[in-house]
Amino acid sequence: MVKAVVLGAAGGIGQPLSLLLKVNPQITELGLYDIVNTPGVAADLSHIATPAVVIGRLPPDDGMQAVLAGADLVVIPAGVPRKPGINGKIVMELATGIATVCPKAFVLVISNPVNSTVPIVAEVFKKHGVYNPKKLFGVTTLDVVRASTFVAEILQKPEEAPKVVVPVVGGHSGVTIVPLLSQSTHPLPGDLSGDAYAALVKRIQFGGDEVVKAKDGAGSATLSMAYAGAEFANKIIRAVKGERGIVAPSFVPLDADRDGATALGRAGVVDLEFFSSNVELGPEGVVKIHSLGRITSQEEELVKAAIPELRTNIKTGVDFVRAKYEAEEKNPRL
Ligand SMILES: NC(=O)C1=CN([C@@H]2O[C@H](COP(=O)(O)OP(=O)(O)OC[C@H]3O[C@@H](n4cnc5c(N)ncnc54)[C@H](O)[C@@H]3O)[C@@H](O)[C@H]2O)C=CC1
Ligand SMILES: O=C([O-])CC(=O)C(=O)O
Repeated sequence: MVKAVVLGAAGGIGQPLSLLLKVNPQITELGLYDIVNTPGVAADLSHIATPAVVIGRLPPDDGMQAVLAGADLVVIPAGVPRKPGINGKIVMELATGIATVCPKAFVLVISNPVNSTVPIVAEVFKKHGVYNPKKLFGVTTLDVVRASTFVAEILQKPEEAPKVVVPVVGGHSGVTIVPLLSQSTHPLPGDLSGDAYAALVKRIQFGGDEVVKAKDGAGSATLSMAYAGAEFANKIIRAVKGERGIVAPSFVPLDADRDGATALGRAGVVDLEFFSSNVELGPEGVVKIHSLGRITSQEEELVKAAIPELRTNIKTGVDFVRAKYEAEEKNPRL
């Protein structure tokens, strides 16, 4: 029995993600919450002949609480694309709901900026005394999916795309996205250096911009993100069901695995509370955070360039929540 919940289920990502979760045969209950349209989305999906029983609720009458009750896994794609300030408030509100109703659930954060929204969720959970760093994940899978696709494209082997695995570490925005192309399961041609290498790294780091530009005012990546989110959720579910050795990159709190954090520190990842690296998953969440392995000097430079921005992004998230709580303490009516 697995209950999955999508918060922001009526949106551009929320709807296709909910569809993919509905067709996942492991999921037996699917809860959909949004401030608009969830009853319709739920009614529509409920006609699909797969095991998951679907409910959809709106804010009045404790809609979020009803949806979250008994959740094993909560995915959060709520928010507005490319409006970080607004999303902080939304994510804080949703994290408060999770902390109150289903504090033991796995939480998968998609809402941007992931480098700040994951720390926001952590701070809310700490405030409620329910923080478990092993079950909190920032979803960076789209970067991994893009890296697989673009490498297969360069190799002129699109049919190999699903099998190409490239670890992508760091965070989920611009220069904080660090593809470790030297560890690709499908080596790149020897002549991919200089400008061609830089262009590939840049394409992975700024893949989101490519979609925003092509959509020409109609938002950012939704369908590829829904695919990526469903893939990552499925990995979590497989691990919960007891499958061993599942490893995937995710932006996680480094206190989920102190030894892993120490090893990352030796690899130059210092003074960060969160980082995306290959994470081994188990029934209780993070089993091990892998370090970076052997990387090239070019990749070392990319990691170095990512760290200051990550540090700033993480601090922005933490400060946002702390300032809100401080203001509330001073004026409880807020
Ligand atoms: N992690 C990643 O790789 C990616 C993250 N994103 C991010 O995902 C988020 C969602 O993107 P889209 O689906 O394209 O946006 P969208 O605007 O199409 O959908 C967002 C949904 O959130 C809902 N929402 C707003 N406030 C809410 C609240 N308080 N409670 C519940 N639901 C609420 C809206 O009603 C809407 O249905 C954005 O922050 C975007 O930047 C997008 C692509 C990739
Ligand atoms: O770029 C954006 O705004 C959405 C996003 O995170 C991505 O596509 O990777």
